[in-house]
Amino acid sequence: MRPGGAHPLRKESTAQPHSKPGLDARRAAVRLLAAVIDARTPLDALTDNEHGHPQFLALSARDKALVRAILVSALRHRCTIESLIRETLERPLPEKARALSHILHVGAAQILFLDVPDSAAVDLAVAQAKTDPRTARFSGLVNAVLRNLARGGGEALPRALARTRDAPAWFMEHLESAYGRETADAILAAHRREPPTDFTVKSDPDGWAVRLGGRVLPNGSVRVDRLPAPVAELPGYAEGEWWVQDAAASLPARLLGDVRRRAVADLCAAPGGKTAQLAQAGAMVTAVDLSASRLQRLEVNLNRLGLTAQTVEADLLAWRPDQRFDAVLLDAPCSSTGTVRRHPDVPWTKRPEDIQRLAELQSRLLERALMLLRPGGVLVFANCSLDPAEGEELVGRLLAERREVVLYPVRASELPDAEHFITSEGYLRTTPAVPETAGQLGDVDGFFAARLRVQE
Ligand SMILES: C[S@@+](CC[C@H](N)C(=O)[O-])C[C@H]1O[C@@H](n2cnc3c(N)ncnc32)[C@H](O)[C@@H]1O
Repeated sequence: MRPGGAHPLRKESTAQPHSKPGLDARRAAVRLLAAVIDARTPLDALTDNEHGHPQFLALSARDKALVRAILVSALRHRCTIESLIRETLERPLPEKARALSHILHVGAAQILFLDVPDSAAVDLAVAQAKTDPRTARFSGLVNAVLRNLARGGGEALPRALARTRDAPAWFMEHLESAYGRETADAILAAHRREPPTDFTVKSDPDGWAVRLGGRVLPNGSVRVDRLPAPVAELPGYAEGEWWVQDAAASLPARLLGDVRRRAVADLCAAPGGKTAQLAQAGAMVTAVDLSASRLQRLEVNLNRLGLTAQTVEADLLAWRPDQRFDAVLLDAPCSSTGTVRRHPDVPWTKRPEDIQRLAELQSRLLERALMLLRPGGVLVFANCSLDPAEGEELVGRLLAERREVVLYPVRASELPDAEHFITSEGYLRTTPAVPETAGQLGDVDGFFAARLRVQE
């Protein structure tokens, strides 16, 4: 017996000495899918190149990319895949057959959405089922279900996509109650698509659009639909000419107006997309974040870009600086439901209780942030949530309770390139439901921003 009494067949965390080519990657994919679905662990944490899951870290770079691609597809289309698996079964799988369900989902994601030969996806899923005592007796079922999907996939898939909404029930309900059925459906449809990559460029957007093989968006960002190489290998990365930032994420910092030579506090700043924007616009930025490792990433990013900011590692709730600021940007920690296109695990790892908990934290952070404004200063509260509980409702409540805090509405003339994202109240509200068309900013992440002042 090994330490801990584990049977060798049950050992899941290391490469198997005689395993079939490709089997370790599928084992890792199943293990990580279980961690996301059953333990609600964020995919980014599991696939982090330094601190990720040991089974993921043991893989080659190529297999890591494959595992990520499998998981992104499996999560992005989780309900569609589930519906197709159910169609091929006489009875639904028992709720506790988790390992079996994850093997089927990983196999199905490859067959339906990836450029992996069907035979390899089926054989490796069957081999994995056979070597796991929890699933060994179901290896015939795995074979039958996946072969069935491989045979019928071409026709069955479009039908399943048309009848299925790819999100957990609570998430669909929140979207529908906030935006109505039509917009909720458009958001869910956007969540199924691979999003483009947007770059904020320091200068010469036209030139960078040519060099990066993209196009200039109405807000001046450069958009590339499919990256030809990893970001760090693209032209201009080493020279610090641009940073990756969704076009919607670049809008809140602009609401602070002309920040040249102004003292600006960027609160909850890491990894520093908005710090870079403010520093580039000439502000004297103090960037505050709770996380030492994330703040370190911010510093590395600013160094690469040749930009400077004073960095402070602190809990905003306890931070008592000597100075007050002309302007404050609070990009608060949130449910991140506006970034599901890039993080398809979010609806599966978050719960409605998390939205409430985060909204309460955001209210407390916002109260603190308001105290850091000098008289006459301006504060922008922003986050990448689609949920009004973290946006319109939270700010609405603050305005009702604190008469001296007033909304400083965003005007169309300030953001002519994003006028359609300004609400009648003067909030900024973006969603991925709006398509990109010539001259109209669209196909962006979900963001909320409100601009506030404190009256004397
Ligand atoms: C949405 S991210 C910020 C993204 C960043 N503004 C950007 O544009 O790159 C939220 C950040 O808030 C930080 N954070 C969470 N709670 C905090 C607190 N109590 N005080 C300071 N920072 C906090 C997290 O470490 C995280 O880096």
